[in-house]
Amino acid sequence: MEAATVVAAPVPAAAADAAAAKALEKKLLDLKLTPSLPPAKKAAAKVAPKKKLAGGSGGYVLEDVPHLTDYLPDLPSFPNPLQNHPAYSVVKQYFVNADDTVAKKIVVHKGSARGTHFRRAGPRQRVYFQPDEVSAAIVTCGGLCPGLNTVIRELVCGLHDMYGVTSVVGIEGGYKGFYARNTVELTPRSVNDIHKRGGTVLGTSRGGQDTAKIVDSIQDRGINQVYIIGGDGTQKGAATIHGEVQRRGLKCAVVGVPKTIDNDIAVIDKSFGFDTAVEEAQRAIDAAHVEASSAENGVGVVKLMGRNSGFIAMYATLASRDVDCCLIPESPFYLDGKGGLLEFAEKRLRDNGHMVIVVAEGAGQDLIAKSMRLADTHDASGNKVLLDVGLWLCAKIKDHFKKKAEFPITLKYIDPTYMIRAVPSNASDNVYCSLLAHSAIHGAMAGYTGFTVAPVNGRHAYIPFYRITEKQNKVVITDRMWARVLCSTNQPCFLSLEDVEKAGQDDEEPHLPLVEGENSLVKAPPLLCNGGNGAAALCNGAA
Ligand SMILES: Nc1ncnc2c1ncn2[C@@H]1O[C@H](COP(=O)(O)OP(=O)(O)OP(=O)(O)O)[C@@H](O)[C@H]1O
Ligand SMILES: O=P(O)(O)OC[C@H]1O[C@](O)(CO)[C@@H](O)[C@@H]1O
Ligand SMILES: [Mg+2]
Repeated sequence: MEAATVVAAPVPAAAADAAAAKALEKKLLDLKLTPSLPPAKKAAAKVAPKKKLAGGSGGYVLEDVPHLTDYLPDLPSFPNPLQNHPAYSVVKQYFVNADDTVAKKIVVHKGSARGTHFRRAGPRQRVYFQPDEVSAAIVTCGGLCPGLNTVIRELVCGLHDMYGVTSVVGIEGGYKGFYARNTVELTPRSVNDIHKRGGTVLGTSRGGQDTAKIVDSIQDRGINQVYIIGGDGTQKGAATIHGEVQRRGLKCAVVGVPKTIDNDIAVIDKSFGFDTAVEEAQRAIDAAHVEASSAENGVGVVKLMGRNSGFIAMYATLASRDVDCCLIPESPFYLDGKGGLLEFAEKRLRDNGHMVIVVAEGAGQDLIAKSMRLADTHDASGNKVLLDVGLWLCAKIKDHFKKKAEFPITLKYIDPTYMIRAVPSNASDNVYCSLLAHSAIHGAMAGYTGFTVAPVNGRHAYIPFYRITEKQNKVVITDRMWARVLCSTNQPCFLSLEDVEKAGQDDEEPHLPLVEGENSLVKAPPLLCNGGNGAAALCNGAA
């Protein structure tokens, strides 16, 4: 029997028995594989990820991903069946070069080091799984996101059509489904038109990430490729699963596919579903604008998703051009006094007769907490449950204008929260999801594991989990993109110079010394802030 098949076989229930455990250990040792611990000792130990770094000339660094042969050195490899595939065999240079890598930083200077690179995604000449040996599982975790079904479909169809894999199951209801639910068989036929539907046909959940039980289930079911689709929390979970799979010496590739409408995953260009969510958000902003502009002193308030990162609000604002003020978690704001939101609202209404405010759900949380004195609560995954900034803001605006009898306003609040993520993916997200799924499959078939697949500077790459999970992607308010928003809305920037400096500390880009007299933060006139809190800054670099 082939070693690969044996590794994935379930551990007998009687393995607790010392004799059975010894026999099992001997059998696996004969196959030169690390034995599983008997169930009684099978707690998932937290292992710090080992970084695989390789240097090159000119300051080149490859941050590589783990490979099954790192801990199973004798695994056999096989020619990639794609080379005989009628659709792919004619493609020149279909296989990526073994040394191809993707640069993390694309803008470089004459003298700068080449910097960090990731392994390029794509099909390899040799694979470490025979098609009939593969037993793949797919799971979706965290919140909904347009495109989940497309990724599921393309994983199933890609495995089948490109590599002839016929055994693929779905894990229902997120991570806890590994040990609390039965699996569902997935075939190209059963997933044929799921990409036209929103949500995930597998179901999803938060919480329930019990690594030991999940890996027991993987082992017991003989799964040797796990595709885990989810956001930052999910990728952290995937990293611990991979750590445990490796600790037990299982021939099982653990692959992460990053999803989130919030676009809060670090390193990658953009997460799937984000484009679709922004497009949907436009509809709400359009409606708010129509309502506001049809009333006397009409105010439209739209609350959009974005827990810690305001990308949806920022891009929807930029795309719409109908927004007068965009509030995001990364940029603190204040209501009262000079340069505050209420003063600005009054001025905008006097000037234009209407206004639209877009607020990301994570914005202003400190302000609300201060005014309400509420204790923090968390969801099952440990994410902080947000206070409703939309309702709070509407109440504050209404209160403010109630005190001004001569200034009646008509306020309409639109909260499309779940509507922007429950829709099917748009055309560009659909194509993106297909490519992600294919890149994920090629990586697993080639024996890579412990990685998230995603585009970096336009090229798909395999990124080690630790890189994805070490920090969240956030709007950098000292970057040009946020300045573009401020310039397009002409809203106050609300920030003090201290805030700007603090925000700049997270910025990866070094701040260049300014040429004297040009774009100087201190010397430039306040472009949009009405002098709010003395902040003069942000639009100055917006060219
Ligand atoms: N630090 C962690 N370690 C292990 N598992 C985690 C961790 N954080 C979250 N998880 C698990 O990952 C799953 C999804 O996490 P979460 O609910 O935070 O959503 P997410 O993947 O971040 O997606 P999104 O935030 O976009 O909805 C949950 O089952 C959760 O238990
Ligand atoms: O689905 P839940 O638990 O209501 O979570 C909502 C959160 O999920 C997200 O949509 C991310 O997936 C956030 O934008 C939002 O804060
Ligand atoms: Mg998350």
